[in-house]
Amino acid sequence: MHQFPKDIGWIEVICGSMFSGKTEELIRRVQRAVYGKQKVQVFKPRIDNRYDETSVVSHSKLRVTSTPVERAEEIFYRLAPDTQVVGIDEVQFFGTEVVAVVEALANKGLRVICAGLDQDYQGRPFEPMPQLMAVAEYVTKELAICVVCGNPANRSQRIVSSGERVVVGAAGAYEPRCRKCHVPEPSEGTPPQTLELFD
Ligand SMILES: Nc1ncnc2c1ncn2[C@@H]1O[C@H](COP(=O)(O)OP(=O)(O)O)[C@@H](O)[C@H]1O
Ligand SMILES: Cc1cn([C@H]2C[C@H](O)[C@@H](COP(=O)(O)O)O2)c(=O)[nH]c1=O
Ligand SMILES: [Zn+2]
Repeated sequence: MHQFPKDIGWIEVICGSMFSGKTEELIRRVQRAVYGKQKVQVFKPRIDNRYDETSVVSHSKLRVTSTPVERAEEIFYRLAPDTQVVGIDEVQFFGTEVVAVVEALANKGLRVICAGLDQDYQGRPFEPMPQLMAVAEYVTKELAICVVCGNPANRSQRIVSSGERVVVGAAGAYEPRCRKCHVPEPSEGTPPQTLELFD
């Protein structure tokens, strides 16, 4: 990846649609930091209790231990004095207050890796992601595969009926779709395909 600077902190943002691999990439980066003998702490918003109350878990079942927090500022109180790398998953669930928290950590010299949805189910920018992307040193955008047509997918189709912006869920509530197949209003899900591998 990048040639990281020494002696200063920085912010990395991993964004994209649901199922695009944001959490897998976050776990990969924190795992490599652990191999590098760095002291790492991972946080997530407590509201994300989808697969586990405490661990961060990807749709493919990779997992890493984390500390769930109610509000972004709580990260300061939970931070160990020797922590060098902070990972934050589902960062879109924190308000814009998370931007100041992440900046303060980076200014203190920490590497901060944030993963989150850049668009809501209607395809609108999901605050605070635009603000985080603006102040980050590194931004990576992941893409899933559209379940309707097989093209790269940058949107998350809601397939349960709700007009609330925040509805925690996974498969059964959302599916990844490309811009051609996505519709901003909740709609019926695509029949699941069986995974067929050829030899
Ligand atoms: N349509 C899809 N496109 C891509 N990956 C998918 C799809 N459906 C399920 N997956 C699974 O989701 C995994 C990514 O999970 P995860 O890292 O939790 O994504 P995100 O955090 O972006 O929602 C993929 O490696 C794959 O196993
Ligand atoms: C599009 C959209 C998603 N959510 C929720 C659904 C999930 O709980 C998370 C995203 O998880 P992932 O790791 O990216 O798969 O966000 C929401 O509340 N509102 C939305 O518009
Ligand atoms: Zn499509």
